[in-house]
Amino acid sequence: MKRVAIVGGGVAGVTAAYELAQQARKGVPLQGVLFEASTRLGGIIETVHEGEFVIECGPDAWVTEKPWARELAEELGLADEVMPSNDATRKTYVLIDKKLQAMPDGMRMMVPADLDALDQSELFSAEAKRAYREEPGRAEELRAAAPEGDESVAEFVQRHFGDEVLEKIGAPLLSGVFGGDVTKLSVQAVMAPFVTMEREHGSLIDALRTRSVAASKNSVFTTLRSGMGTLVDRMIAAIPEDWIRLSAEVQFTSCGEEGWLVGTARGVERFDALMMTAPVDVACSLLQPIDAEMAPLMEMDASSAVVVGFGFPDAAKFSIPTGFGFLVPPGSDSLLLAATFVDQKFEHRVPQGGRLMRAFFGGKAAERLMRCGNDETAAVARMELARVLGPLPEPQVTVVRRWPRSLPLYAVGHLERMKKLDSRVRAFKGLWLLGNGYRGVGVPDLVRDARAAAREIAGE
Ligand SMILES: Cc1c2[nH]c(c1CCC(=O)O)Cc1[nH]c(c(CCC(=O)O)c1C)Cc1[nH]c(c(CCC(=O)O)c1C)Cc1[nH]c(c(C)c1CCC(=O)O)C2
Repeated sequence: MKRVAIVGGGVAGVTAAYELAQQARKGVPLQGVLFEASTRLGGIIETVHEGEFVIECGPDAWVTEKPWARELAEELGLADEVMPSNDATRKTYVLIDKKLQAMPDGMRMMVPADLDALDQSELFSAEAKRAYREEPGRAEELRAAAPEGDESVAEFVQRHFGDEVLEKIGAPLLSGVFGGDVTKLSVQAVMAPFVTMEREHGSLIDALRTRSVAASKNSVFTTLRSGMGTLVDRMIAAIPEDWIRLSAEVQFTSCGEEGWLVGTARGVERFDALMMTAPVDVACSLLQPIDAEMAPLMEMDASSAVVVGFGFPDAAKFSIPTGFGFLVPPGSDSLLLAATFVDQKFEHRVPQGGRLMRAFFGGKAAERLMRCGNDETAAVARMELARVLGPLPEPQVTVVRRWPRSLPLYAVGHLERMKKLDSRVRAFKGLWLLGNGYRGVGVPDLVRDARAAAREIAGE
């Protein structure tokens, strides 16, 4: 019987335990033990149901283009629950000069697939529009200028489209997906397809034009009708109960002749494999004594998020623009990072006639709010939303969540560092590093890697 320790009960850890349990059910002689420091599983996936309000405390969806979360949902019998975002009303706004300005239609991140739609846009000055129009003509120059190695997202976007595009949509889009500073984020790690386009075509706009035939009609986001929490709940239901240890903080791990040792306050256990899925900081300190060279490769910045959900019973009492929500560029006088108009993004999230909004704080604002109570945090969120949207009525439901250092920042050189980390990890038999610090930040990436690792362990 092969014994596998899974350290960390977030999305990656639960998925790994689920996949091992599936393999055991198929007859592979496996036993997993899932160690979770807190009192609940799921990590930052958490859905709160209050009356008919479905309030996501963490991710509200996955990116449709990545198939792995959907495949898992279907396998878990949730095919009927899989639900697209309402892309007929999809619009994302950016807060510029205290006003919400719509991002033009047909954008792939900061690259327009349709230059004519750009002309209608009030978001950009004539100068920025000119920079866009001129980019295809600079293809040769841009291809020649493409660096061999990695660079920051800021350098990359600036080279193609200039400062205004970087500031108005580059920076806010990246902070709405990767939570970080565009001058530090690695373009190779977070915008890989665009790096390839630059190498092949020079011009990103030209590259998109040749691909646009294949552009999918699918919605951008996919979720589950009853919330993302259902994905975790279904997996947990398929994991043997005696595999799960809650309130079981792992205090040390070590590796010796006879395998892996994992120590908690309740004692030390021996395992044949160790799936380390804890947050990067925790993983780093647990692995430091095992391999001093691994730890420095795992040192990375991470951003914290504070999420506040507000449910209102009567949407008619105030109006908001049509769309999914808005992003706030760095340097704005708003404390917000972003906000989602949940009832417009998804069906079935509110009682009839209700409205649901989520406010996000990141960076310094999140660090400060991390130390405030729920009431104060909610008051700040409501005030900041009101500064953008106009006066808001008293919410019927308020949910506050803090996710400290929840989103690791893939800095310039990330892929190179991960290659080195990978070769260190491979030097240890039965060790796996999983989670959002390494090979992707989205739920689908975590699901893909955790399942692949569990299958490999089972197949060995
Ligand atoms: C602030 C923030 C959000 N979401 C996120 C943050 C970062 C802060 C943090 O968690 O610490 C994180 C995020 N957002 C997204 C992912 C998944 C990325 C992936 O799977 O590759 C992740 C990890 C998808 C997304 N998130 C967003 C995009 C861009 C969508 C577009 O092109 O319009 C993507 C791919 C934009 C976004 N993102 C957010 C809002 C309110 C919006 C705009 C409106 C909305 O849709 O709700 C919230």
